[in-house]
Amino acid sequence: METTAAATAAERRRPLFTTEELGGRAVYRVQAATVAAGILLVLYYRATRVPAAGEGRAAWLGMAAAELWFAVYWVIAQSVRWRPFRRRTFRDRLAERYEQNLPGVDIFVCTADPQSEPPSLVISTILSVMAYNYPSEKISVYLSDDGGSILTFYALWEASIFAKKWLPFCKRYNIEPRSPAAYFSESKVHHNLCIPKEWALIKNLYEEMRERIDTATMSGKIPEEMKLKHKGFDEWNSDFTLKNHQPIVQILIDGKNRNAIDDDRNVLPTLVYVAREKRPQYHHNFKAGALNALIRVSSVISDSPVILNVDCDMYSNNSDSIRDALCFFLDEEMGQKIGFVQYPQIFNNMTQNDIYGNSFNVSYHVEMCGLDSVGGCLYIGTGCFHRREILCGRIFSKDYKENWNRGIKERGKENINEIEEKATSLVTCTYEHRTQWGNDIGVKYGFPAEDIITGLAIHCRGWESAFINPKRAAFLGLAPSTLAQNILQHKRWSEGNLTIFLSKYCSFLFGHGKIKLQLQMGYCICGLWAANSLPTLYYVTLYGLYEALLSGDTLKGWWNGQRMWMVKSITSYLYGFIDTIRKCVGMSKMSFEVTAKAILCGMIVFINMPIYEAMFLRKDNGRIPTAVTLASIGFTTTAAVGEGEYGRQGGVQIPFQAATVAAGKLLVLYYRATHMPAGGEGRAAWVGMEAAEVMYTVGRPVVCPVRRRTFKDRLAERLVTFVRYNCLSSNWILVHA
Ligand SMILES: O=c1ccn([C@@H]2O[C@H](COP(=O)(O)OP(=O)(O)O[C@H]3O[C@H](CO)[C@@H](O)[C@H](O)[C@H]3O)[C@@H](O)[C@H]2O)c(=O)[nH]1
Ligand SMILES: [Mn+2]
Repeated sequence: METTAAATAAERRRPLFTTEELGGRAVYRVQAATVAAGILLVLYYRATRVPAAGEGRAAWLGMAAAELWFAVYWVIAQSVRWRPFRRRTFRDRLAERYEQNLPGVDIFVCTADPQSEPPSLVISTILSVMAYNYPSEKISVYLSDDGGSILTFYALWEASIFAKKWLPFCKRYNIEPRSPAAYFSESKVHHNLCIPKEWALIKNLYEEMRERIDTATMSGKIPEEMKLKHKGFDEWNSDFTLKNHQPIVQILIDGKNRNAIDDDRNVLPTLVYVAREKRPQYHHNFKAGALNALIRVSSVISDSPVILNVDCDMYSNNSDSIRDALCFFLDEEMGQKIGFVQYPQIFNNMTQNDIYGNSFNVSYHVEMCGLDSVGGCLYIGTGCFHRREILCGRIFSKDYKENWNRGIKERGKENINEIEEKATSLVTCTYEHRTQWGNDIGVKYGFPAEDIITGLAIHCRGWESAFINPKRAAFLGLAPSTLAQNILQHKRWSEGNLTIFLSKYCSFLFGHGKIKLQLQMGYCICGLWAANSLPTLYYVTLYGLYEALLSGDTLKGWWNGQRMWMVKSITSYLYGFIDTIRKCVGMSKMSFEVTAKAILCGMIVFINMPIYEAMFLRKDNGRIPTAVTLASIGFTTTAAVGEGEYGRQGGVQIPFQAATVAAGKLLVLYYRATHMPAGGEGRAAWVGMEAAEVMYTVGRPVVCPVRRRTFKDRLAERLVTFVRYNCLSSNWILVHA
């Protein structure tokens, strides 16, 4: 008897997760030491050789300042690189000890616009999180619709019906991923596991549903007869607009109702649609406002102690993620301190080599693991499990005991309509007035990066966080698919993080005495992204420019040199390098290749491949509009011709060329005239572009005979420069439009 008790106690002590240090640290530290020595030498050099006034001292000091900045930033970045952690969980132990007492989990999904976030995509995410490998009666899914769209509501209603088939199917065959869209797009792999007939049946049902939803989305309205099928549709009366509507809470599946069962007679998860009230005179605080609304709505419906939040494009790719996260919270020894568990944000729509640099591999493999080792990884807005209590402002205390049974109870006398009514009253525009919501309670308002600041506040209240990056990605989502969107996203992030850094929430001030110095530094890695731009710009511009001017170059000559330097680096120098090595190892004999010919143009064309792809091959959103492509070609030809040798001599343009140029010019002007942005959204720049183009159009003489010589290499070179210029400017306009 006693031995069994002792064995159970020992069993209890076996942790639910482990923490391992990442390997290779010794090598890293040696390397870091050499970098540090290098940095010190550079700074020493700057300090001891300041030139006399009038001989470039100002530029020198500027360089020194930029280098000092880089040095400081490098030190900051070391805070997370010294001892990164990796976490592993033991779901089997969790099941052994807690299977009968697992806590409830509320899952929040946010959507904001049925056009850019199509309802069929949103419900695939919803279905994937409803189908977690977890007791359904303990899952409640809430969709916040900031688009206040009947289309999204309709899609969710469809999903609530399809779930009755989809959930049993997922569980019977233990399929992954459980987003129907993702699953059926990989279907060939899984087909054989299931009874083919059943598989085909589910696939058809899914495709029909998707078709109905997409048709409704396309036409912007739903079939009249649908509206009779649920009382929720009545909310959308004729006064209803996106920015001006009453609050809506509709419980589509009430998991506590015994009749809410799937086709295998198992309980279904609760499913709730929420559109908080919107009025033009009240600020809605974007996603932060949506999440806070959901925290309150869920508190009267399911009130689970754990909350997962995901963006609507981030479907669950791993049905065990809830269990992995709970291994942290429920660990008897270490779980007490952990306030949230963050999964990485991984994208599944990246081009093969990720031309926009969207992946955060380094952030996830190094920085987040490093932050984890110094007190807590960041909260990054999606794929994160929180304790409800920490979102509601609780300060960590050793004596606090979480009530994991919270919310798991039979409902009292209240009927579902009363609950909906109560929940609705919590998401009005004025509910938060004169309260701490958005401040000490809930997700914080007033910052474009609401996630980072909220995470920081949680850390400063004494909680730690854990970062987990399982082999099978927990969530997969969509990265920006065009350069313009990518730039816009990074602008919001870098702006959001710098705003935090410059506010009273700067991690050094706000975190002082509350979190470790390394964590304070860790928060600055992203906090200073935006600020890095200035020294970088100064450095790259001035360094070379200063040297070039001193050596007698002209400004334009320096500019050309810059371009050539880049080209040479990856052509001549690379080949030179390879050949030298080949000679060293005896693979080739010395030779003298004659210069000139065409290597260069080909290379320029080659390195700009993504631009040509965007112009001629791509079919997705990243495609450069045909009008812009044609305009660029026309534009470039004009310039090449205009500036070419015969331009100076007054050459004759052959009719064909003249015609293409004219067509190009007309297209440019047409495009400019018809796509004029609104005032304040980049119109001035647009008009400037237009003026320049008009000048190109009218300012070129189309006259005179004499000899004609062309420079095809210049044409190609300018083509590239101008195409690039046009891409940049059109993107600039898109970003500001
Ligand atoms: O008024 C709004 C605006 C956005 N969203 C939702 O917020 C999520 C993120 O918006 P998105 O436009 O996809 O921005 P991303 O840059 O992809 O978002 C990243 O960065 C945000 C902070 O800037 C985090 O909140 C996100 O979780 C993180 O994925 C989406 O589900 C939106 O539907 C709302 O619910 N209401
Ligand atoms: Mn997104």
